[in-house]
Amino acid sequence: MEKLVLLRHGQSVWNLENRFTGWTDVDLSAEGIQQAAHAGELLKKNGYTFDIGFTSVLKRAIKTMHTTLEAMDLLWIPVQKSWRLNERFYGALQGLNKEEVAAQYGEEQVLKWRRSPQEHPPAIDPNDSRFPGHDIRYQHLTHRELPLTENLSETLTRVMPFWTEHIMASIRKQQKVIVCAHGNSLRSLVQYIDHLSDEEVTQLDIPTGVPLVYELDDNFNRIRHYYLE
Ligand SMILES: O=C(O)[C@H](O)COP(=O)(O)O
Repeated sequence: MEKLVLLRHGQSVWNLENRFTGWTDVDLSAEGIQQAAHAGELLKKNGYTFDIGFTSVLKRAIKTMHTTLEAMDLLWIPVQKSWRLNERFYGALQGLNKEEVAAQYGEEQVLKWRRSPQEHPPAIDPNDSRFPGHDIRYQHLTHRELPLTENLSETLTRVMPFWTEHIMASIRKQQKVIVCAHGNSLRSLVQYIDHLSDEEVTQLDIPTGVPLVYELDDNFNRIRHYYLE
């Protein structure tokens, strides 16, 4: 039996301001830093240790990983960053206030954009300054890999190669793994590991800064999962 720990980053400043974030590189709030440190203390208290960490290229996840590992005195372990673990790309919604968007388009539409695996948020134009093609950190991505919008299924499609080639590969080598990522990149992964239907994943919400432990069998089937609280 192998254990895998998934951790959504701590509260960000845009979580606090209730704004659609996606690939926008916003920082952690003071509470977010505390959540990350608390996650590390909890993991340590419960006897967890890690050989390797995986995170996104967004500072709220990178800093959560760092703060969590610091609390565990594990800052020395290798941490690999990948754009594939980034938050779902929220298209033209990025930067907008969730309540204001609900007032304009209705609660039901906003709920679909936020939770339905098939619904696309409105796309951005490649000339928009929010298009990742303008950001040096994504310069190695192909035209097809650079999103204009993304639904949850597409998020899963880009997370999957990283899951197979890096996360699963490390677990196979008996390494203890922590993945620090985002609400929706983790929802897509949980949908895959738990074989959730689109209906079931619509109900799924992952809290910030709370370690989610997966116990997996040799075929990466879930034995059980639980939050450490
Ligand atoms: O990108 C965001 O806005 C958040 O990280 C997750 O947002 P959601 O709860 O609207 O999916």
